[in-house]
Amino acid sequence: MKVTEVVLRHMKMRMKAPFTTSFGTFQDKEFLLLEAKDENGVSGWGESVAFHSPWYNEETLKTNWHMLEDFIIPNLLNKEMQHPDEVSETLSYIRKNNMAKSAFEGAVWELYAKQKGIPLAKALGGTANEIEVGISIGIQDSIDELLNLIDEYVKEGYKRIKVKIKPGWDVEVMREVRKHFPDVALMADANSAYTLEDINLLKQLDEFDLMMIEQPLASDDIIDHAVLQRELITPVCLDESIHSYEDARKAIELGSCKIINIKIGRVGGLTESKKIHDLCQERGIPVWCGGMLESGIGRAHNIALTTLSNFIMPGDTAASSRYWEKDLIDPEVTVEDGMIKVPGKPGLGYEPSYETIKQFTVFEKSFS
Ligand SMILES: O=C(O)CCC(=O)C1=CC=C[C@@H](O)[C@@H]1C(=O)O
Ligand SMILES: [Mg+2]
Repeated sequence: MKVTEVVLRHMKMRMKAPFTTSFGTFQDKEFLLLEAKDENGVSGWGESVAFHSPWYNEETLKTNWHMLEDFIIPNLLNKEMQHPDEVSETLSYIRKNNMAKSAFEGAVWELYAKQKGIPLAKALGGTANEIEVGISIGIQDSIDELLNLIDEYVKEGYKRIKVKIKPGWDVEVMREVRKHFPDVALMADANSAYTLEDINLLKQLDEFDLMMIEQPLASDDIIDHAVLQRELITPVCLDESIHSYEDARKAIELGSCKIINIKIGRVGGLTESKKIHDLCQERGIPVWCGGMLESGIGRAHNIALTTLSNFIMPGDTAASSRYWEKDLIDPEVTVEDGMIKVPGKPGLGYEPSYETIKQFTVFEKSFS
């Protein structure tokens, strides 16, 4: 397998509604799409989940473009590979920049699956033919607006509701949600908005029988999370703190979490995601697949990964229509009663819509 051409596209898509977290609000999603072509002209697709600004981690669309153009693509263009695992091996000399690496690696994984004539899910070792999914709801202007949104998504059948919290929008909000939805599978995502000084406030969340509290403390911490987990009944789930297999191993050793949210871009790609999945399976730590407001290309990668057997909790891979008037893939991702049917065709199983991709492309460059 050899990538003989890469087309890198800077994309800009308008989300249906603003998305607010403990960091702030945005409605335009700018990101990079990577198309990798082999010597037969077959394309594999990857998506960088780096945001336009470094609020989630240190990477941005521009740092990713620089890393891809100046290091990653030159290292891998025309390199003969037997397996996609060789991508992360080749790039191991590059520190961090996981989302940039993941964009290229994801495209190679799809090329590999297409060349084998199998779905990406099967190439990854996945077994599920359909996956359970939940939905993530940003911080709203009022509790009533939040309750209305939850009602809508529960009626659509989503298997789990994720509510963003931050100081001033936490205990009272979750109390109201639990009062109106006593039986819904419910979790909170704090995006590192708290410190150990908030431990008594966070312990109040134990009252609401949450599935988990996601990333309550600093985005580079596993020590304080271990202290917090010992004080909480509710499981802590780590997202931003886990960048690699080694981070996951240390967090599990320390008891920093009882659940891990695997995001392909955050950990550097599908190969590392599989390693983390397997480690968590050995250690009895459930995982689920987080979302980064992806287009259908990234969404399709998330679906394939979620077919692995330890993805036993609903993830954040909602339908394309959750965010996009028109997605970049055909068919779009649809959710029926909280379930997504895993495509059976080779590769991602969703075809890129070149016309729509062109419509949302701000700039593109070909490398060969
Ligand atoms: O992609 C989705 O639908 C979920 C997105 C989502 O919840 C998040 C994306 C990025 C940062 C956070 O706001 C949050 C998360 O941390 O999981
Ligand atoms: Mg999160």
